[in-house]
Amino acid sequence: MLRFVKMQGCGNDFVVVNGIEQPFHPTPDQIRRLADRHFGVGCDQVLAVHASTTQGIDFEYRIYNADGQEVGQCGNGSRAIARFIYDQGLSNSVRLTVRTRTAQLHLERLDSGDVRVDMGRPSFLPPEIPLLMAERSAYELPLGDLGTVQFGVVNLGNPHAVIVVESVDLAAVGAIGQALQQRPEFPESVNVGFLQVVSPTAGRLRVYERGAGETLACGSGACAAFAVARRRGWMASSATIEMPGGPLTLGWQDPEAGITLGGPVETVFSGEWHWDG
Ligand SMILES: N[C@@H](CCC[C@H](N)C(=O)O)C(=O)O
Repeated sequence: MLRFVKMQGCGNDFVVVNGIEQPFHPTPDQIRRLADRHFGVGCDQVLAVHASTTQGIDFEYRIYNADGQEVGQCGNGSRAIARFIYDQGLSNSVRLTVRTRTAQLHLERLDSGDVRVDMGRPSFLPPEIPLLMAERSAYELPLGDLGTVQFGVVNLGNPHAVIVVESVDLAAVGAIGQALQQRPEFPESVNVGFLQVVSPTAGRLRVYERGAGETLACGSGACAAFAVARRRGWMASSATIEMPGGPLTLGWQDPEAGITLGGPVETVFSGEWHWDG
């Protein structure tokens, strides 16, 4: 029996597990069954909070995509984890530091009750994405019948490619997303964002996530799109990015500082799942 809480942030939905009060070391197959929308609970990602033994780190935070793979970053998930930590009475500190497999995140509870996360500094360097191409300001790859796509790349603890489009409504998100993910130039696959810049403070974004397909929102994807747009001078230091599931707020005041991500997050229900039921 596994106790869990179902949460969502702008429709990016999670099964969240307290790995401190119950053992949780899932196999990829168990994650896939839990995340299945017909045979399981259903979610884009499974998240788990564990105790930390490292000074300066309040909690360890594990992230599993719906396909069963553990990954290193989930921006919306980190905001859900903070809310979960407060709701479960694990801490009431306004500021929390959590560590994932690849990133350290600083979370802050705002007066409104929302949680803002400092996602750290983005990296644009190909080896850090990882992307097996020489460094340049914009990249290009042929995708067969889909034509050639131009994109920027960012790592925020996980890999992102960002394609700037005229209209997100017309973008071939699934087809291009899948094709780019399969390119050998991305040895760890990639999350693919389609960004429409509306104004210096507003954008629209759809993301085809690695291990989950198109989601209603992607926090690290929003940060990645904002980072690419900001670097090219198209966006101001604060902006709102509208995703199919709702708006996320982004800030990046100083290139040496981290990108901040804010937005709503809520608990939907809690339950018990029968691993072998
Ligand atoms: N939804 C997430 C990102 C989850 C992980 C991603 N699919 C990956 O494989 O890196 C977010 O809000 O950042």
